[in-house]
Amino acid sequence: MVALLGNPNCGKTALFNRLTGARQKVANYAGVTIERKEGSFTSPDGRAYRLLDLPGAYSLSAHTPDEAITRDVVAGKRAGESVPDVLVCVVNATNLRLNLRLVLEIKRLGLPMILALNMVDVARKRGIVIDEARLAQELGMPVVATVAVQAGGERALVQALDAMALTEKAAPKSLDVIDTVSVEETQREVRRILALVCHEKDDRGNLSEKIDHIVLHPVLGPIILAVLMFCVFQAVFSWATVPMDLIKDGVDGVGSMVKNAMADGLLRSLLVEGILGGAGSVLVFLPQILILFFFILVLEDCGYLPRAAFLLDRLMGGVGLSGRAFIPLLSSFACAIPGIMAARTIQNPRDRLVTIMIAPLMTCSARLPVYALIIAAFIPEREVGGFVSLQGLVLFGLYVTGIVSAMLVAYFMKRSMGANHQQPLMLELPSYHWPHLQNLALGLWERCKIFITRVGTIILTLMVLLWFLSTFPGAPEGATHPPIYYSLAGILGRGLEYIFAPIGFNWQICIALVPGLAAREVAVGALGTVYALSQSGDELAQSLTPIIAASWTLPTALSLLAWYVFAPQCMSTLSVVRRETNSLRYPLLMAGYMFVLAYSASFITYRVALALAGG
Ligand SMILES: Nc1nc2c(ncn2[C@@H]2O[C@H](COP(=O)(O)OP(=O)(O)OP(=O)(O)O)[C@@H](O)[C@H]2O)c(=O)[nH]1
Ligand SMILES: [Mg+2]
Repeated sequence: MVALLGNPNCGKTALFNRLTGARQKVANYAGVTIERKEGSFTSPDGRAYRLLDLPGAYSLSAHTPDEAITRDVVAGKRAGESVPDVLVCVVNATNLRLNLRLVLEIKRLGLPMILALNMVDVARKRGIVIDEARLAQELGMPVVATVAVQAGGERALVQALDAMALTEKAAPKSLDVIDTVSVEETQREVRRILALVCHEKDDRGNLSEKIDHIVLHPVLGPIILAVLMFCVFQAVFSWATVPMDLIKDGVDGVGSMVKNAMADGLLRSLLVEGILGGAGSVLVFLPQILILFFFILVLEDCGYLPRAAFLLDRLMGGVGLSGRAFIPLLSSFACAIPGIMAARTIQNPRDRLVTIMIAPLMTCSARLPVYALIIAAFIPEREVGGFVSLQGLVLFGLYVTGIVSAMLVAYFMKRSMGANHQQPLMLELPSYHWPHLQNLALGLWERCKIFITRVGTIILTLMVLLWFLSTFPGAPEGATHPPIYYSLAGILGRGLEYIFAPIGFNWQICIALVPGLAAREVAVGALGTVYALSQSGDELAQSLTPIIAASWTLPTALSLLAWYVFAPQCMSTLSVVRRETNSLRYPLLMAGYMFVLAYSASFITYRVALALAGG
């Protein structure tokens, strides 16, 4: 077993992916990997290796839960797992001053080690010359240069591994040996070695620093951040129209073909109303999701995110959150689950807990189809001030509402937990680089697969189930409503209507809320099926947008939007909270506070909108 370890953001996962062909997440900020991941590869000599990718750590005296994983693995403290045979210490060749400290610390464990000088491509460009032979001599371990993002950039490392040809198994010294040497002493040793092996041309005109001068500017910085975010939401609507229409036409086309080819009957209804009307209406939102992820991936890869965290640190500090909460919260825009897991990089347990509790208020991508559907149906496709799309603006507003309420909730939670001194934010700012196109394409492809898999599995299954519940037992003699009204789902929906009528939801919406608990975007599919089945007789199947535009009032639509900003909807999030906090109390608390928020927000929205519409 070979383990990769090193400081955060030095390229361990990139190297792991290159060696094993895996596709673990790589991004240009510290704290991407938060769990151990295993893979394997075979060297050209035919030796087989098992490889471990670990979370980055600054030292082995772990401060955060993710660093603790790394410490426990190298110390052989993990249950049922032996100590790695070789440690590959990965360092960022452009920042040896910081990186070598961990190397010296790990060396004291006395395990076989190789030093991988990663990112030598960048180092070379910056005029940093490292004497590898001398470094190897000083450290007493093989030193190899690697470029994790280039094909063949791992070759030297594999040769070094083969050359070690391990036979005996070493036992690590206890972690106590690390504490016997002071940080100052280690730092002195690092400086001594650097003076011997590293020659740096004067590099004052560093491009990253120049960019940071503008991007981190106290006035310009926040403006740039706001404009950037705003543009993302504009793009989500304006770029997506053409591909969305294509998918819609495709789904509709298949629908009419099936309708024409089959006789009216249960099977046809299942195919057209259940599957195409349900799963098909969710599929339409693929382009918007991909556009959102395009921006997230680009920002992740170029190195802007830690800067944004830096800019927002003051703001987040104001509500008692640490700047470290930024990345977990930002990840929650994709999905709250990785966001909640990324909170492991937060040192202070209270900060971590509050971050976990508010993560689901960040607008996850599963809400996007719901928002987009309602916005498309009720917000006119108009431009404000000549170039800003009104629909994009409303979407932006919904995201902002989520963020602002998260900050308020954080503030009150922090207050209720009592005093807590604010810790200064210590974040490494990585160098900027252009996004790797291949990574970007792969990332989008992964997203595409995840979405389509969701549509094809959980959403499809639920739609078929919902279709059954909505079709049986069928309408009685002399029925005045469409059959779904009398079906099991209809009865359930009409029951729930008692609870939700005060906030403007009709029984069709109530039906859709139930499967929406499994995954939010299912609600869109459910509405698709429910309304397809609600249409009387031979009316042509229409797409969902015009149907809801005709059958809901504006107050109902707004109330549903408000509901979706806050509602505790997704069961998987709650179960991850349970796992990460190791208690039942917090998921219950989360579900409770979100339900109350959602109901109150919808109630106020509905009543205010009704009053305005009536007045
Ligand atoms: N130019 C260049 N970029 C690299 C190299 N290796 C990694 N990168 C980039 O460096 C960034 C960090 O890479 P990761 O593999 O995520 O780093 P990590 O060490 O796994 O980080 P954590 O999981 O946060 O500890 C990414 O943007 C990579 O594309 C390299 O050899 N050369
Ligand atoms: Mg990693």
